[in-house]
Amino acid sequence: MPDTPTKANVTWLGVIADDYTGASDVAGTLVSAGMRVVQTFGIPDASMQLHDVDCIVISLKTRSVPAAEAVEQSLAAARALKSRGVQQLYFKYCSTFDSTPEGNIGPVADALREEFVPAGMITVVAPGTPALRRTVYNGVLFAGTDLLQESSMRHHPLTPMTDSNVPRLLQAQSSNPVGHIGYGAIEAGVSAVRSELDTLGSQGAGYAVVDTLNDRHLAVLGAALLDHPLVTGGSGLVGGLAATRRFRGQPDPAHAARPSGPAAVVAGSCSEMTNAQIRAFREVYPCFLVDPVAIAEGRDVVAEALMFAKENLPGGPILIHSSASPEEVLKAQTHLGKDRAAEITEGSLSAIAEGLVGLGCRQLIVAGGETSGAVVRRLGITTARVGKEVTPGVPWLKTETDTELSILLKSGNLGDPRLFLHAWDHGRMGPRPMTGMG
Ligand SMILES: Nc1ncnc2c1ncn2[C@@H]1O[C@H](COP(=O)(O)OP(=O)(O)O)[C@@H](O)[C@H]1O
Ligand SMILES: O=C(O)[C@@H](O)C(=O)COP(=O)(O)O
Repeated sequence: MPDTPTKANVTWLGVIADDYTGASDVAGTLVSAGMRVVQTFGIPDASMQLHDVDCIVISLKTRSVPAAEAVEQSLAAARALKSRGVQQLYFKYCSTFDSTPEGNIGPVADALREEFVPAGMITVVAPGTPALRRTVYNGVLFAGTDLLQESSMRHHPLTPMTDSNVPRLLQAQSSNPVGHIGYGAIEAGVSAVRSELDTLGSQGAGYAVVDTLNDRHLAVLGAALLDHPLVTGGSGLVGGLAATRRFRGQPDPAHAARPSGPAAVVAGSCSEMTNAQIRAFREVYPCFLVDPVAIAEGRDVVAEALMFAKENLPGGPILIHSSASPEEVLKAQTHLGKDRAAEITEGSLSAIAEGLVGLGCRQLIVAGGETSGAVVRRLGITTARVGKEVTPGVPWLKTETDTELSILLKSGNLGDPRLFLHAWDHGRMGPRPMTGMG
């Protein structure tokens, strides 16, 4: 069967993800497509053994850093992946295109193109991820039924999204002309997509934003992009690319690894879904609020949170959060400045996470991309085997550390409101449910 290769020691895909939860999302999608995946946090050392994997996902924390830093780290990650022989590079950003007019999606994509894409070849831009209810129609990004600019993403603490037009958003960040391929060409199939890509490329475009309304569109795109050295997008198109590989082989033993033991959530995400998940959890289990303003005023909130944890961890899952409403976040940012508020919050939550592991926590959910970056770094985790998704984009990870720690990095808006109640001791699951931001 020529189109059904058996698993070989070839790592076909190398992903550079701009935040840690986004990396988990893409890694979970690949596992659901039957791939063996290793997720690294930061760039893996050349000496790090990464055998028997189909895909390597490198998690970076580059979504909100200055553009030059994001470029430098992303290039270093791409070089590390190429030196391990990966066949195709994928730059993963958020399905809601989280960025500012300065970047970082455009500058990073430009730099990757310059080094890894032959002159004249166009690069696809596909944030749409229908499994998460993010779709692109005529170049316009929707979150559920809302225009991106009218969704809760307009209140994001670091990258508020106030425009929904993807070509316009990207053009503000890149000097390469940005074109668009509508869903009509994608419905027409692989040859029509290839011909549109060639036409746009010959007209001088560097990028083609593609409409993506459903998984069928992603499968067509995946097949059309097999020989592209660089693809960019959300986790959706990764599923399309993986579908074209159709490996058959042994499931990754990490799938069978069940998280177990004392359980806690640490949340720094202020997204609408995370706030809803906290409200649902609070009705059943104890919660502790971390207030960045109180910390700045000198209160030892970390010690208080760990005292709370010591009393409550033996009784069931607990939750410690700085997550707050848009009004409360604005108040803290006005008082402390946006960067300082984030720095204080991320620093405290990561110290609390470290304390929780010290107290015996063995199943840890971290909510928020930036927050996950800070926590994983503080815990010194460098790699993890990716297990099954609890819900689309949200897999448990088995960390490769001395402590038997399972960690779940939850993107701000992913999951349903009861996720923090049902994610524990996650074992076998049925078919992928369709959930995400409304
Ligand atoms: N109460 C708060 N006030 C101000 N900023 C906060 C507060 N709580 C969290 N933050 C910051 O908001 C940002 C949320 O981003 P992130 O963790 O990526 O969440 P998401 O995945 O929802 O985008 C982080 O930098 C976090 O430190
Ligand atoms: O594409 C997505 O929606 C996610 O993979 C993602 O990147 C979310 O980022 P955060 O909301 O910052 O966790």
